[in-house]
Amino acid sequence: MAKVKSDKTFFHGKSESTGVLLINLGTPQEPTKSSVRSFLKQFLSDGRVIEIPKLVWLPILYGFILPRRPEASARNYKKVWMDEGSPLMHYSLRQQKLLQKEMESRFSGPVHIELAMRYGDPDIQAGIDKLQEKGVRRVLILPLYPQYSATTTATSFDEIFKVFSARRWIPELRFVAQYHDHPSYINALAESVKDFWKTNKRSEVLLMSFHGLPKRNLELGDPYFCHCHKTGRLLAEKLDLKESEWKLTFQSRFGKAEWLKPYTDKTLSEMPAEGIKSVDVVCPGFPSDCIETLEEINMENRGYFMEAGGQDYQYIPALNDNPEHVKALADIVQQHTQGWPETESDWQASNAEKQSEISKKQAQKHGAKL
Ligand SMILES: C=CC1=C(C)c2cc3[nH]c(cc4nc(cc5[nH]c(cc1n2)c(C)c5CCC(=O)O)C(CCC(=O)O)=C4C)c(C)c3C=C
Ligand SMILES: [Fe+2]
Ligand SMILES: [Fe+2]
Repeated sequence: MAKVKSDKTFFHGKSESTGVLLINLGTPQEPTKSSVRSFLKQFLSDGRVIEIPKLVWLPILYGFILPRRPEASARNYKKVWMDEGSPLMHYSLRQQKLLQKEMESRFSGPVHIELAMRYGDPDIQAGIDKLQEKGVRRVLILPLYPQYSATTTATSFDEIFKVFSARRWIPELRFVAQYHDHPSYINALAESVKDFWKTNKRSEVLLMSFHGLPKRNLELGDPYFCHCHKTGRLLAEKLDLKESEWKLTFQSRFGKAEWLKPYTDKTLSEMPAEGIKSVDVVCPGFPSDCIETLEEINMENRGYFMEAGGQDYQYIPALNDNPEHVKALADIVQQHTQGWPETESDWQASNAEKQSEISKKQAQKHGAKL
């Protein structure tokens, strides 16, 4: 067991409240080689992300990846960096802020929304500290990954367990493992596509591009591939698309092994020869725009499509701080915190109700026996 420190500063004398910890992947502090290097070092040392024995992987990571990739990656980060900083951080902070406001309007008692990153800062320990300093007794863990994968969701949960293994007084915890088919999330996606089509000419095909994974992860039982396909099908149904009007692909291949197919880049390069000259690309698995959508999809892959003879390429922005997205996240929080008291008096009331129900049942049972 980890060394358990004193929790005195966190809990005593604070009012009861509910906390929500939003978790995203993380991002470099700056679009520089050294910042990207320290981010990639932590990210790519995670055994949940790279499932290769450490003895084999670490020499590759330190000998080939970390000396080369940070420079190229930093160049790409520079292309999408905003005045506010990393797009992923900017939109995640906006989601936190807007969800806080939305939950305050839905909850009758205190509720605190915090944001943590699995890699880099603010880390998961800092997020939990912030919630505990506010006196939360119940915490909902909500990773911002609609589709479950061991490489993203499970590693976030691992970190939660690790942090609490060194705490004395663990709050009540609930975990949202996925929301890939949640009606409010599908609705938010459909509305964002429809809104885009209101102001932009609709292309021949809607391409839904999800982040990829090694194919081996699917074979070993990771449900990510199936979750992506269900999201895609539900979105296509909600948009009333015919089979010929949409495609689902996987992007962001890393390394030499086979990844989930079809690949986004290859598909886009082949579409013009198949007669598809215009395409709209949406990335339903990314709740926030980030390097993977803004650079890889909106720049690099645009190039592949246009060079292959495509004429119109449009990227539909991620859900970001869109009100329908905030509503979807709030619906998810509300459902997963059901039964949790919102105020001190709720708690007493629900206890009193429960107590009288139990007493009634006991009395009946007892009475029947007599
Ligand atoms: C083996 C490597 C990788 C796996 C497996 C992987 C899974 C995975 N990633 C996301 C979401 C994001 N990934 C992002 C960046 C990113 N991903 C990898 C590698 C793997 N991802 C790398 C090396 C990078 C860094 C960028 C680069 O150097 O190319 C991001 C964006 C971060 C940002 O700062 O903007 C996100 C988001 C998911 C959902 C996923 C599995 C389902
Ligand atoms: Fe990734
Ligand atoms: Fe990428």
